[in-house]
Amino acid sequence: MSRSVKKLTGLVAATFTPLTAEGEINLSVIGPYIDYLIEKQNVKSVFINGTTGEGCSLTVDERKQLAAAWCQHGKGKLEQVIVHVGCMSIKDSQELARHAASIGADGIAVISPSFFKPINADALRLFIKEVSAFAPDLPMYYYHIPSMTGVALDAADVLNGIEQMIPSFQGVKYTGTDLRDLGQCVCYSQSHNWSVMFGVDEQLLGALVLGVHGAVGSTYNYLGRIVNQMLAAFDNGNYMQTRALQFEFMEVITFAKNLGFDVSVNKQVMSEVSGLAMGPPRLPLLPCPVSKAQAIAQKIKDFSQGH
Ligand SMILES: CC(=O)N[C@H](C=O)[C@@H](O)[C@H](O)[C@H](O)CO
Ligand SMILES: CC(=O)C(=O)O
Repeated sequence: MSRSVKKLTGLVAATFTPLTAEGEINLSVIGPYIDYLIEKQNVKSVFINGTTGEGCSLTVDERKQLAAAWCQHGKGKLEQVIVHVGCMSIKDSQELARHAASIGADGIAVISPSFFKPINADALRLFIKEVSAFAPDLPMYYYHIPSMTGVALDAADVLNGIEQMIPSFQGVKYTGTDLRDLGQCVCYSQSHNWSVMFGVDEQLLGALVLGVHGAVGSTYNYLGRIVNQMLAAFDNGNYMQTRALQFEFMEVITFAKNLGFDVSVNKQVMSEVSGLAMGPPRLPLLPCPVSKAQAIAQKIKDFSQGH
């Protein structure tokens, strides 16, 4: 890689994709969205067009427009804009990788294709290599999310030896609950100075103990300020306070899960808490009843007010 890498650490918001009532991408929200994250949540990096951003439901052209808008509005404000480029067709992912490099993104990430799945870690490593070849100067992160892709290969197996194939490889976003596999990813990453970013927000404390470098998640859009307090307490060795905050956070997520908590509900919750108009989700996700989102948003506001 030709330039020095800014290590990805701390909290990263996995952003929602604002849509108009008619279901078109709404780029006018992105500027205010960035200001909200920085000013209200103390979150300075974003992961765009991922799960929360309904990336796989967007066209390649929409994804390019969104990535360009995030980079343009984030310039001089955001620390890092990581663009998720995962698609079913490797050609589309390559095009998005090349585009991300051309607009000054700070890194790219890719999930495994999930219709035709890689049969083993070798196949997945080869796929990641052929995508990063179109943006050789951009840090590449493997996005491990077996609950969505159905690809349950150990992430640690995917990492093993990948530095020899992909000089720009920089780490993993780990959205899974296998702490053995996660720990092995952290252990392997140490000697390469990679970042392991955790993606199950309500279980972050378990991952912090194993040494992850940060977290990428949907809830940091509206609970980033409090989770930043939790990270500070952890860094100060105040485990009682860290645990107390994690327990309160868990209670909010449990409440949401009991009502049914998916990207559609989450998106409406973001609109309610932030006041920004995220708009509806895209089919096959169905719009969430406002009363449900309001009940969850109220819990979040109560939690926020307490801290
Ligand atoms: C499956 C999924 O979308 N996971 C997200 C990140 O990867 C998380 O941020 C969750 O939305 C969050 O942990 C709430 O369950
Ligand atoms: C949650 C997450 O990391 C994503 O939206 O991709």
